[in-house]
Amino acid sequence: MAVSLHFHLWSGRRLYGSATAHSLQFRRRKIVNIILIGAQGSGKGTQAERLAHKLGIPHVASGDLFRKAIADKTELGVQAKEYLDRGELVPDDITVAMILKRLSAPDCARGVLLDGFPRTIVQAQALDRGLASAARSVDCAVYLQVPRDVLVERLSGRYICRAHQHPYNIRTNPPKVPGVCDIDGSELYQREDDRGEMIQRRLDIFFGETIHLLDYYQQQGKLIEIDGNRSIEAVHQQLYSAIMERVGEKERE
Ligand SMILES: Nc1ncnc2c1ncn2[C@@H]1O[C@H](COP(=O)(O)OP(=O)(O)O)[C@@H](O)[C@H]1O
Repeated sequence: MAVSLHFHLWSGRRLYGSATAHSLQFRRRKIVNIILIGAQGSGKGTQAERLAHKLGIPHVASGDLFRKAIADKTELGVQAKEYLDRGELVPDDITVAMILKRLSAPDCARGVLLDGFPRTIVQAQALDRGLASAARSVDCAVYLQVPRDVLVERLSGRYICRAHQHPYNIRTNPPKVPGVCDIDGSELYQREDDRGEMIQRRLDIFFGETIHLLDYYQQQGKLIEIDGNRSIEAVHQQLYSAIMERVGEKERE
């Protein structure tokens, strides 16, 4: 698959141009491209939200992009819906094209936190090629390790806000008002694929296929493994310091 990625460098220059008026600090900030790898219910979305905010880079979640495309009834949404309904992976070519298009948007010029992508070696290789075409690369791939029985427990209690996909768990991370998002007040709902045998099917895909990404990034010296079976805050602290150590940057203000 010949994939090329054309970041909007002119907008990057314009961004640099406008940033030179502020301070050289902006220039010193490295572009940070981070991948979060984890099974369903591992806390990828919860941790990604916090981390992206702290690092000042966009949180790009492949599942959210698919769900929005389905809700908007776009051509991508029509293509992807049957796979999501079956809890299967959307074909690599469709997924890669969607993500590389999203990464070429100006807001990703300073880096990106990828959640749920890549999930296959083909996707990982396409991402590496796409980033390389813009003289960028993955800085680190973080694996959130959580035992399978804990994942099933978490997924059965997962609720998500209708407006912005803020994740909750009725047992471990409940909203202040049942059924209502603390942040934007929208209704919380349980995803179709967080029910019954769909949970097991998606976990089988993760532990049968996506798990091979760990070797892929380990061989590149980019893998960070984090114990995800602790409190949200404890995981966040370990995750953030591990990434800062790897990227060698001070926390953005
Ligand atoms: N990188 C990907 N490749 C293929 N399909 C994907 C990818 N990311 C998400 N999907 C599809 O979107 C669905 C929802 O993804 P997501 O919201 O990340 O939930 P989960 O982490 O529980 O799988 C997946 O079950 C799959 O059908």
